[in-house]
Amino acid sequence: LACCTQNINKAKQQERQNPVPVPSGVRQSPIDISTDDSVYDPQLKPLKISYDPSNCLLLRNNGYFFQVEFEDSKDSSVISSGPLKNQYRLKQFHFHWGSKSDRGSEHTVNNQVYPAELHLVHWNPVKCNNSGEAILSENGLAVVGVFLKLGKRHDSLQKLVDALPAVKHKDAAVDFFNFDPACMIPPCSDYWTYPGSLTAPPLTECVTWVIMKDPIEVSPDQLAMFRSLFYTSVGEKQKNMVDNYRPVQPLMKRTVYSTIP
Ligand SMILES: O=C1NC(=O)[C@@H](c2ccccc2)S1
Ligand SMILES: [Zn+2]
Repeated sequence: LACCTQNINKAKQQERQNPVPVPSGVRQSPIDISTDDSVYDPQLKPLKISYDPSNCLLLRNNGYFFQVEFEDSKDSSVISSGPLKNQYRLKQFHFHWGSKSDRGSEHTVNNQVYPAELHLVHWNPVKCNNSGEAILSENGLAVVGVFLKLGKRHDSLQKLVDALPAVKHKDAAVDFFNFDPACMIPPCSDYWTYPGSLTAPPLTECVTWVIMKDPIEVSPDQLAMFRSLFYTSVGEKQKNMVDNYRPVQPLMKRTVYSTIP
């Protein structure tokens, strides 16, 4: 009971600090990015990305997707510039993918779907004390999205793929060290950006999205390993972890800005 009271007090305190942008539905994610309707903003600079592989800690199956978690007590793995007013710290990255390669990404481009999408989730330490607060705070999070397409094997991703069998079931977690997520950022710095939300519960409208224009390539075998994971815990009836993407949501009154003239 004590912890529950404590949590209620904490939530109240948080509410006072940051009005919770409950999913009012005006800025939900993901969206279809219509390139013709996006607005070129010549003031938009390339995103500055600086990750320290030694911050990489753990690979976990959380029952929705698998995620790689980072040490985020210092400003050592950060992004800045681009559409961001502050520096944001990397907390975790994860993927969304389909049961077949004709689905899987959350965002689409001119209604084109990719077989998977990487999300690098960062939080704003200037406005928030931790990532938990950030999901309750306006622009508390900055998520970088990278599309995955089928093609040649992604050599540096293989280290992650090789670790997946150790986290087949929900709540499994293993040490995962010295991985540099910058290896999954495409060489072309062009992106689209728009104000949106988490794409999984609590769906709060706290995210500045930065979607890289170019996809990265992974091999069919690498993607097949994603699909070998389970939503379910050990001992439960096994359910393959596939199609863990949210459908696109209405753009409403939002504008998607782009670095592409
Ligand atoms: O980038 C995102 N992908 C998701 O599934 C959303 C989410 C929701 C809660 C925690 C972490 C991520 S936000
Ligand atoms: Zn995601």
